[in-house]
Amino acid sequence: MNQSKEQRILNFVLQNAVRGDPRSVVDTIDRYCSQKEWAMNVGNEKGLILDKTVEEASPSVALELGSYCGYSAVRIGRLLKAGARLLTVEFNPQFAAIAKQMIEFAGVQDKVKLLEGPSEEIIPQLKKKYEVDTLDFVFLDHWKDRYTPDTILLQECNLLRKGSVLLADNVIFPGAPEFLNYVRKSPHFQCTNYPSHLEYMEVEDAMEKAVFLG
Ligand SMILES: Nc1ncnc2c1ncn2[C@@H]1O[C@H](/C=C/CNC(=O)c2cc([N+](=O)[O-])cc(O)c2O)[C@@H](O)[C@H]1O
Ligand SMILES: [Mg+2]
Repeated sequence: MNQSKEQRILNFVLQNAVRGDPRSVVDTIDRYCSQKEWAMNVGNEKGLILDKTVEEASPSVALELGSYCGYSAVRIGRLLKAGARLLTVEFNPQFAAIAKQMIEFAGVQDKVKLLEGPSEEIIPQLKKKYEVDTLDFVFLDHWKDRYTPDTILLQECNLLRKGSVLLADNVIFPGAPEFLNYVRKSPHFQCTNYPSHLEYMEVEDAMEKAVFLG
């Protein structure tokens, strides 16, 4: 049975990146996906926006929705301060297995924990089962029609506090118009748009930061 694209990406990393070096894992995935096979990692251009937002937020507890191959989990994990943690959620078992191996190879497994299952089931479990009080940072990069319901669910579960930072990928391409409309119209969010480009392409895209105001 021939390999999946995601397995090919992981194999390329295992053979070409430096074990324990998150930066080399990120750069190696970008090299593969820009030269060999496109894949929906946030990429290096939007990755810089992600880096800056994470550094500014300096989260103790962060959540990622949609691990895929683990590119952004590694990218975020490498920036976390001592004692901080990232919970990354992925419901596709094949992708979850790839992402776990990517996280371990990068050496960020002490900071990054992959939770396998749908976000709509895991978010309500975060407080009791995963001992989360509130989330300091949330990266939304899963199915685009889940951004709004999951943002509402995070509020309903009292997982956001004054100053919690949400960062959403792909608000232009493939687009998350309902989410943009929701957060920009809501009195509970202060929004900032960061124009950029689709990973590995010259297509317009953007990220949206939405800071919860309480
Ligand atoms: N409710 C849920 N709970 C847990 N995991 C979930 C989930 N919904 C989706 N996922 C997972 O999140 C990833 C989906 C990403 C969708 N991105 C995309 O569709 C996407 C597409 C393009 N593109 O087409 O150019 C570019 C991009 O940067 C993109 O992120 C997949 O790994 C999927 O299994
Ligand atoms: Mg994306």
